[in-house]
Amino acid sequence: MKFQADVLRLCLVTDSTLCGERGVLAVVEAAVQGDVSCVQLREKALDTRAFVERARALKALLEPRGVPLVINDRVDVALACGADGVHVGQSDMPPQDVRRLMPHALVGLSIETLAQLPAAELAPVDYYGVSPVFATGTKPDAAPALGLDGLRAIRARTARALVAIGGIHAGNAAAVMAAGADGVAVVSAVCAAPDPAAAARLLRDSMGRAG
Ligand SMILES: Cc1ncc(COP(=O)(O)OP(=O)(O)O)c(N)n1
Ligand SMILES: Cc1nc(C(=O)O)sc1CCOP(=O)(O)O
Ligand SMILES: [Mg+2]
Repeated sequence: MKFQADVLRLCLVTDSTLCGERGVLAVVEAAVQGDVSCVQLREKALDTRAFVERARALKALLEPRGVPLVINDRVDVALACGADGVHVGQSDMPPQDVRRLMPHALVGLSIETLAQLPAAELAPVDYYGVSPVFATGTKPDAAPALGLDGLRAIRARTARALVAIGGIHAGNAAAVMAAGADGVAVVSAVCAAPDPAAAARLLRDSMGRAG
């Protein structure tokens, strides 16, 4: 993998509703000032053309700043905009196909239960999204929360990088890292914050520096 080890440390996953009138691009720009290490563009309602347009604009914003762009779910959109990676879940395109289509990309796969791990270990991915660690209102169809014990159990059974997601904020991010995560992914803690740059900075500081 050509990506730096700490690229997954603080991932912003976008939500255009929570970004509100400020818009996704402005919120992402502020979050990058607050030192997010990676951005995942997650669009569940846009049509394909609008998704590609937003992805291209985001790529143009992030590339000069050295921040990788990951596209949620859609390999076609990732290819069209020249994204650095793709994140897929258990019902999305199989990771083997993602890897074949994007051999050099950063590929993430969601893990919602310990039972999903054996098959995941055979998949050609770079990291697991451990999801959700805590209850979240941001994704209504999220699986039951794993808790820190669930995260620890997955940590004990894989050497792969783990990005924890779901209900994470500056008040619990350090505990998530202590439970074995290599990084955290957040939506509302940054997208819904009045000052996304300050919110991202607070998260970074609360997690401590990479060891
Ligand atoms: C880092 C990270 N982890 C998990 C997810 C969830 O992906 P998925 O299960 O495909 O659900 P949707 O995001 O598509 O609703 C994620 N996006 N990012
Ligand atoms: C995008 C996403 N995926 C999840 C999963 O469990 O798979 S939870 C989630 C949203 C997390 O939002 P917040 O940081 O606001 O809790
Ligand atoms: Mg998905």
